[in-house]
Amino acid sequence: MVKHQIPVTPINYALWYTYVSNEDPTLNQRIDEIVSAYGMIPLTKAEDLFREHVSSTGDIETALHRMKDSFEQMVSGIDHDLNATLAGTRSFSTLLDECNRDLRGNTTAGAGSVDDIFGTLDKLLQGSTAMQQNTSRFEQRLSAANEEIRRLRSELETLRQNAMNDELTGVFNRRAFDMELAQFLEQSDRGPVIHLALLDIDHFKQFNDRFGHLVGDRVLSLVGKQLSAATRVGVSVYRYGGEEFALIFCGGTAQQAHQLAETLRISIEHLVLKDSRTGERLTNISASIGIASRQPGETAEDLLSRTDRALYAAKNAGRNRVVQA
Ligand SMILES: Nc1nc2c(ncn2[C@@H]2O[C@H](COP(=O)(O)OP(=O)(O)OP(=O)(O)O)[C@@H](O)[C@H]2O)c(=O)[nH]1
Repeated sequence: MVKHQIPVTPINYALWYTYVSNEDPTLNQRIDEIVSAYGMIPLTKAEDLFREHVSSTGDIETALHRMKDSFEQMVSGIDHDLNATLAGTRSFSTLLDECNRDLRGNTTAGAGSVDDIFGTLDKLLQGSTAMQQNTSRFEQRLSAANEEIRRLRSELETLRQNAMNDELTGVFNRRAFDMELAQFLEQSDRGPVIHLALLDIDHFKQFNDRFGHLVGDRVLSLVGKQLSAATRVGVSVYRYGGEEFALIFCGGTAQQAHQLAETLRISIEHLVLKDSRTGERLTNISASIGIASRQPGETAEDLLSRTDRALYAAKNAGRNRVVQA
């Protein structure tokens, strides 16, 4: 791992262990391909390999399952104690009625014996002590549950912060993009040249305005799926924010990167948005793309700003086109 500058994360460690033990020749072949293309294993490729070859449920899903189990256990514990407390409350209420009847009986039939009254009071004392224990057990259970809920919330927050996937579009998110771009640039000028593309859906606001926000979401998800299909060794796709996607092409010439961006633009142009109930064709979708090849020594910020300017030029030139910086 050190030789290939692969960070020792739990996922990379699991991949490397499976690689060294040669348990899955297909995984080994894919790792070899990736290392030969990138000179390392990029974060999102490691995540994909882990899901496909080691565990179909990634780290986050495993943690979510664990949280769900813990939550179910907590709810069933509360339910059990609540039922016990309610049963205790009911029997205490019956006891109160009984004692009431005893005391009334004693007073209406005369003064009643002191021993009888003592007997009733003892019964009452026993019942109320049991009731107190019962409710205090339930209070303890509730306070433990509060603690547990707070712990689960903070675990969920950490999971959300560490997530690399964008739920709506299925591609990697901005956090994954930032980390992976930094990882590529860290290789500085030793690794293959990278080309950055920013893709922005044209007139996206109109989808929301004309058909509603949910249809806007469907457009994002359709474009995400279309771009995901292009993911392979050398190509990574991310949601950059809102209606904007980022793609990193690793290796190859600027012309090849431009050609790939053009192919993606055409594939989006062929998407048709239909009414999910009637199947009626609503409208087409198109996107503008700015693309730039990283210059030796260029920072992420400068590369992003050149790519963004190319995207702006694509929009200004009439949209639905690729402009190279
Ligand atoms: N449905 C939906 N809308 C979003 C989401 N994220 C951002 N938007 C909306 O996307 C719209 C982006 O609009 P603009 O950047 O103005 O794009 P535009 O002017 O329509 O189109 P261009 O000029 O071609 O870029 C805004 O109205 C945002 O509210 C999302 O996750 N779902």
